[in-house]
Amino acid sequence: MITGHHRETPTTVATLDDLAPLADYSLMDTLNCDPEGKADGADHAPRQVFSGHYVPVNPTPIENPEYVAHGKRLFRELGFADSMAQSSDFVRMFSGDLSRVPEPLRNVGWACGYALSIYGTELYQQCPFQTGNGYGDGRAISVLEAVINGKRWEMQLKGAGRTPYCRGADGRAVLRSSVREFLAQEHMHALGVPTSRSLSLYVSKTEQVRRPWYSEGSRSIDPDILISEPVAISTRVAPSFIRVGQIELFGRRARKQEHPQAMEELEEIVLHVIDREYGDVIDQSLATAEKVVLLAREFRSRLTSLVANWIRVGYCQGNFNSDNCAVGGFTLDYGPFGFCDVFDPQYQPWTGGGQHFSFLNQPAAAERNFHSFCLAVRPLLAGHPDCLRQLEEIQSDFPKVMQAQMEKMWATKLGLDAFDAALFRELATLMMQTPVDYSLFFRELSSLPDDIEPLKKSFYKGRTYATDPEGLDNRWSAWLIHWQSLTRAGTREELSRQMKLVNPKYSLREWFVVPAYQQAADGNYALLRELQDVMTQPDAEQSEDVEKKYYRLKPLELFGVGGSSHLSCSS
Ligand SMILES: Nc1ncnc2c1ncn2[C@@H]1O[C@H](COP(=O)(O)OP(=O)(O)OP(=O)(O)O)[C@@H](O)[C@H]1O
Ligand SMILES: [Mg+2]
Repeated sequence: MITGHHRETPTTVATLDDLAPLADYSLMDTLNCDPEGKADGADHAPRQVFSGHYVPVNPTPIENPEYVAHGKRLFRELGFADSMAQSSDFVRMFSGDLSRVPEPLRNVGWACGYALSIYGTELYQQCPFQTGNGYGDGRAISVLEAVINGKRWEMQLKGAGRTPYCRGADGRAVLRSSVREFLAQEHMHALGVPTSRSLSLYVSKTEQVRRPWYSEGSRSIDPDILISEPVAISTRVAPSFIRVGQIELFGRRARKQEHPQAMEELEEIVLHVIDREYGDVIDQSLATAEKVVLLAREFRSRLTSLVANWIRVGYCQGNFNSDNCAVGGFTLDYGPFGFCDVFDPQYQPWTGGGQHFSFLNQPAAAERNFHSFCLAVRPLLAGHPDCLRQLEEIQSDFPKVMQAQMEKMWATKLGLDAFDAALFRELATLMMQTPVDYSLFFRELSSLPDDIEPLKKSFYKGRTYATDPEGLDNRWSAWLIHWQSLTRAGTREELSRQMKLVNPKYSLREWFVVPAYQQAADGNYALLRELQDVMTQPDAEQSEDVEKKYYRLKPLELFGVGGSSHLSCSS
């Protein structure tokens, strides 16, 4: 039976005409449009948006688009034919030209405003009007929602041109940053970490923009040159793109009673995100205040699990502001992110990020974002002291829940039944002092070595190691014996298999990605495709050739190189 929104997907969606009937623009149809928004979406200059949940905006297509890549797994999951990614009408739509899409697809998309808190501090300075009314999707424009096999997906172009929130910038994304986000999203998904997904990536053969960047081999902290780079549009998909910052925008307006509908708009956006992201766990018939409490509890659970997973796979988000924190509890915005090589609790690839977004401080950064979230939804609990008290408890227990998730994660990574603080402390100390390559170390450990020889594959034998190799080796041997005495009972094969599932063999290190986007800028996509292939099966052993190229220490000469070991904000 095919009814309304839950019509069945044809086995294969091969054309835009097949996709069109699956469209269901629930956000545009149920939330509030900015009353000053233009129906034709020709709204591309910075301006203040005082109310409403979204602004209609039509994307600005890139000139002469060329196919670069599509998310093959996602295509399969959606029942999309691979050939569609290179068909002219699909390319046209997902490179930003909505003018000729078949009905009921619409030829305007939408952009949303959001607020910004950095590490829990509410900010307005980043808005060109200093009011917060001009900050939001500056270059991200959603173009479609579709219900496919009973699941709702929002499809959002990134780099699709200026919106009212562009803050005077060009609304474009360069190929470099688009390749990075495209590869990282599908890699994270394959690592079992919740994330927005990659649908497609198109580059312009003729249009370029200038961006500050690093000269070849530069060791400068900040970019030292301006380079011209091809522009690109990538499309990402998720059940929604609602960020903590978005709830905050409406929370701030409600708190300050900025306009008569402020409280209503806050409630509407919160109910919307519940429906999109938590529909299966929050009972639709409850009152709003009760729903808010459940939302906070569920979000806390997803967010703490997400951050523990980031640390499991060696990922640092880099810029974990409230506007880069999805309420659905998945990874969003692969800007100045990085997968670490050396284990370093303070690893932070983004030069502008400071220590608060560094690798092992991500639990604390998540807590700040969670506080911003709780503050934003509070106005909905006025008059419900019991719910308010529950919210406060959920908020104050965040560190406890986070800590439990971290301990569980470390225990699984180490093949233990329970976290052992002393064992972990000594390991962390050794990993820092040696130092070791994070993913190589845990992968080698997953083979359950009898002595430390195999683990030494992960050692960066620099000056520190050289000063006292024997002393360090002895401490490693003692640690290994201690570890062996604590590992989970059962067969060795089973333990090793379980550990390998959480300790991936391959991770998307920046020095793999750099040559891939450099070659892509010259129209050669071979390396990008190879990385896409290798990094979407990160747990698998793969071929000897792949192992030789991608399972190894970072060459010492690449440490400290700008644009690879560290980067400035990277649009
Ligand atoms: N080239 C650009 N033109 C217009 N706005 C931009 C541009 N680059 C960034 N912005 C806006 O600046 C803000 C901060 O940028 P940030 O790097 O967090 O986001 P982003 O990478 O553009 O997007 P997202 O969070 O959607 O993945 C965002 O609101 C973003 O839309
Ligand atoms: Mg962002």
